Amino acid sequence: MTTPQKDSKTSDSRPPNSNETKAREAVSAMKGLGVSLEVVKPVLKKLLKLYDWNWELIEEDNYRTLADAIFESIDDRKSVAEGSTSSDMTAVRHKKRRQNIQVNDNMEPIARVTRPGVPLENSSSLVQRNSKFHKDNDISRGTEKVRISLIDEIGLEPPKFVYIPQSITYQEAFVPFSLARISDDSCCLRCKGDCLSLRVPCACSRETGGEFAYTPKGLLKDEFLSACISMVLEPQNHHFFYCQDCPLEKAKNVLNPEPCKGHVLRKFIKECWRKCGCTMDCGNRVVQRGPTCKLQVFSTEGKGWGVRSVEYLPKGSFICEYIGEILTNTELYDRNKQSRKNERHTYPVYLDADWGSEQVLKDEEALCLDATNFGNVARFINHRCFDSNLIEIPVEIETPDHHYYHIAFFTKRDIDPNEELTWDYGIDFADVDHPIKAFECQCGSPYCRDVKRKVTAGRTNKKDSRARVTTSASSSREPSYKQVH
Ligand SMILES: C[S@@+](CC[C@H](N)C(=O)[O-])C[C@H]1O[C@@H](n2cnc3c(N)ncnc32)[C@H](O)[C@@H]1O
Repeated sequence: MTTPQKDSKTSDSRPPNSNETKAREAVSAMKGLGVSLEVVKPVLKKLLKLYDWNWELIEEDNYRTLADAIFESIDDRKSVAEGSTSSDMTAVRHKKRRQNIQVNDNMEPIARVTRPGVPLENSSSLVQRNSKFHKDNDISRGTEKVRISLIDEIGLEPPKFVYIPQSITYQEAFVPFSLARISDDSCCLRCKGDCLSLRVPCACSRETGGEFAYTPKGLLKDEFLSACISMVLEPQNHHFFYCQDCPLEKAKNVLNPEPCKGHVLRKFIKECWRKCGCTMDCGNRVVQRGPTCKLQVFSTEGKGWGVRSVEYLPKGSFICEYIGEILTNTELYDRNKQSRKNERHTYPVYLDADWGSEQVLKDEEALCLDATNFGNVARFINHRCFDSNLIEIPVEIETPDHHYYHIAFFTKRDIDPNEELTWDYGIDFADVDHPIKAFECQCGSPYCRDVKRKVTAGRTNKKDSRARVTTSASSSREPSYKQVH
């Protein structure tokens, strides 16, 4: 996101094409809200005139003023059609805002009324105008280091869940964290400061082949990221584990489970932790420090809530962890049995990266994360088949025992401001035996695997040839994590 200028200069003092760049950024931000260039252009022009080309006022709070004005202009057009004069009110509101701008001797604006970082409640807000639009300044209730806002532009039901920044066991899950489980030679007792600055990487890099997974800027190294992406996109080229008694198959059919379909052997990141001598600023502690980018939960068309980043994110950035209640598979199975049809647990993710390494897994060791009732921002990340912009990577932090581990989301490529963040849930849309029915996929990917939906859509649009692509993509994407839907 463009940083507001501190001295509120007018257009005259900007470099010649600065206005053009800013206008392009504004149009792109509005495009993210589904507003076309034709609609944005006249409103933006009017606002710039009204605010004496003070871009700060237009850009603040992620272009809220502009969004406000656009929706007001749409309302106005409706009102004119209905014979009322709400446009007068709109002009008064913007005039009032302008009157609050302090000006210098040349009548140039010198200070902004709303300071950067002002809480959303205090700023002009699209959602405040209409009580049916829900908004929240920070859904994490201060439990994260950064605020996670929520904005609704279509009148969605507010989400019902409790925000937790770290996963917590519900009851039966066996998740033992103890110093005794970490052997002295699998941590870095003697390190000091930042392990990434060592000439010879410490023991904590062993899991990632003797090199740390992160760069000094806190991004995932390209090579490591590419290897992880390949494991998800081309699992047939990687090693599979087969359980003798697969918890996933048991969840589908307890009495007569099918043989294990295999779980791909995933790459893990291992972060330094409590037994290590390095500091909390050590470059090998990224996921455990929690999200640092500006995330926003927003209303999507057809997929409920979704998540976007309001700022640009480079490839390999850590976004957030998938947080929820840690359940045993049996507990999840019981929950699903008890819930009524429309209250299904649609937010669990299996922690299956280690299931096949033991012949028979004890019930309390086959774990999953259920974010239905307790979770973090990740519970709002929607699915996209195949070409999602996020990847989920297992991370070992507190325990070398991979029955429990963290699932961390990283960007697969550079991300533009306001682009929706998505991950591939690994759903097999053709799996009719799945205990919970999959949703009708609206991901919009040319590689969408929801063949049935494509076939139905194809009946109304025979030119849609994507179903063919879908089939081939589907056969090469055997998920290692399965999200239950
Ligand atoms: C983990 S939640 C994601 C957040 C969810 N959209 C919400 O409003 O809370 C998963 C649910 O989101 C919806 N969803 C996610 N991705 C979707 C997609 N590509 N197409 C349609 N619905 C989707 C489905 O209802 C799914 O059961």
